[in-house]
Amino acid sequence: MIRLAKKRMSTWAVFGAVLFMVIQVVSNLYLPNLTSDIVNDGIAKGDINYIWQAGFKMLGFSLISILAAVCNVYLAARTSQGLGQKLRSDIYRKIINFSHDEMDQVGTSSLITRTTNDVVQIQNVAMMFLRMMIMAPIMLVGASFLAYQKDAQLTAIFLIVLPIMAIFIGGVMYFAVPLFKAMQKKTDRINLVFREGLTGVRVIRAFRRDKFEQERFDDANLDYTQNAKKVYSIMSVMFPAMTLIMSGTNIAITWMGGHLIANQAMQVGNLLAFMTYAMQILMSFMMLSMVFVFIPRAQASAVRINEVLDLNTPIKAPANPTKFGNQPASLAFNQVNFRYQNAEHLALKNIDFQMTAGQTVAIIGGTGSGKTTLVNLIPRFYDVETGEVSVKGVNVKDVTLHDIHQQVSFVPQKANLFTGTIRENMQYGNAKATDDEIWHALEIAQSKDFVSELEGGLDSHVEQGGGNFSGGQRQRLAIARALVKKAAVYVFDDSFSALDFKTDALLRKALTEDAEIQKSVVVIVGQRVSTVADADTILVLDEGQLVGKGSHAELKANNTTYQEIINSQIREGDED
Ligand SMILES: Nc1ncnc2c1ncn2[C@@H]1O[C@H](COP(=O)(O)OP(=O)(O)OP(=O)(O)O)[C@@H](O)[C@H]1O
Repeated sequence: MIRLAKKRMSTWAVFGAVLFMVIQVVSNLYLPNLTSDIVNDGIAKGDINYIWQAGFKMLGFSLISILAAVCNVYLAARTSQGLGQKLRSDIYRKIINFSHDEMDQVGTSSLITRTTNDVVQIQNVAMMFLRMMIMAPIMLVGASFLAYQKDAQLTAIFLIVLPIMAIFIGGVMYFAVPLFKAMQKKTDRINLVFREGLTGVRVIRAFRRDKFEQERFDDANLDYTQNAKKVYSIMSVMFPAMTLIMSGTNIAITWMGGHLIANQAMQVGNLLAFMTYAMQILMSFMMLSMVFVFIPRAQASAVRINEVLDLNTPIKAPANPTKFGNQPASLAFNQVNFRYQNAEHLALKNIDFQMTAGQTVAIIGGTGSGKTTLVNLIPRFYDVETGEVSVKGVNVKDVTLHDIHQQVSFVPQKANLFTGTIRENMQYGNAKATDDEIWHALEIAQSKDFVSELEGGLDSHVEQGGGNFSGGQRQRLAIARALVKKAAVYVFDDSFSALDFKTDALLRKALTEDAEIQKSVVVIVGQRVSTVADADTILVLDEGQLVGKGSHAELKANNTTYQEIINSQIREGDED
């Protein structure tokens, strides 16, 4: 936790918070002393002037204490909220640069919990630290010393009270701390089930799994609630028990103090001051124990946040990156082998092909044959195990991630649009794109008609994830967005699957006819033979292996896997 806070908390603000807290505590410690003086030297001797003087002094110190408390709370709140803000921003920056491997490793839901709930735990403890953790030790030491000064005999009471308190607090911590720690994992689980339920709501309804999903959520919710109930039940014993201990201590002090006063061994004012110091000692002890209950929970959160911040992405830019020059577009896979993290088998084996500007390469194969895996290697979403992927003749490992992403325009399987306008979405990869360029891309992507029919045109609103467009329209907008970004390699990962045959054909025709796109390499992943048939080279994948490479006519004539795909689609009436 210290590591997290170190660089993200302003030293000056922390110093200020500590200083004001010291002023507040010292003022609070001085007040009982003044009460004692008023009683001993003012009331007992009937000295009204002294009472006034001491009274004003008390007022002054009370004001100082209040002012110092306000300043301390202000600085503590500012610093702890600032810490939260910086942590959220650092985690987000880290996550945004994660490779797909790290994303898979931690999981989206857990990343959200870590950025929100875990950060709040750290923030709360930082606030607690700047208030209670500074106040409690100073008050404990100061009040003990002053109480001892007022009456050494009476301090013996603490020899009995403090061990009782320590045993009690220790017991509470023993049971509560593990439960507090477990709460973060249980929050993760709720978020995971909730997120899956929300994103998959249509599937859930279509399969009439509402009840099952509701039960799954209820289980996660109940598990969290039971844990929370347990921990707060334990904590609920704390306050009454502490009040009991404090009241008992007060009775014991009054009883013993009464005897001392009767024997003229103690002054009344000193007893009053002693009682206040006793309460301050017990309060600070309680505060410290509260801090020790909350620290382990925050520590668990800190570990989870550090896990994210320390994740070392294996996909790193080289120390001396090469720059892409003006060389013509090309794409080459040279004896590429690839394996997912911790996977037993290779997902891609010995993939080898070369494409030059103006050429289209299509990849076809059964589900799970490795098509998406292959195209994910082009923008370096994952690194190859052996072999080499190169764009424009440069190994993708030899350039910065920014540069390779600049050269590759990618349309993923699932079209993802962002909240905003169509224009904002289109300019996502090319902020300077003009309206003409956008309309041109929309025309190629067969989206011009439906966008121009919208009342707002390019300014029409896009809802979260593109929810106000049909699946096919979303796909086409995602394709247009990729085209607006000028690139050396365009990758369409099964992006035409949501389009009808006619639109699919028109779109591919427009792609091949566009002079700009003809300067690039186009990679099309497809399930339908009709989608891939026009490509210059078709790669046939089977269980990660390249089992066929050639034109439609060549493969149709002599590739068994390709023939099987054609036959299966003829049976479904799918081939053109
Ligand atoms: N993130 C991942 N971690 C581990 N294994 C994965 C991961 N993604 C895919 N795989 C595995 O790699 C293999 C190839 O998957 P890939 O998604 O590339 O297939 P695909 O040909 O694109 O399939 P589809 O046509 O169904 O999209 C599959 O066996 C799959 O289980």
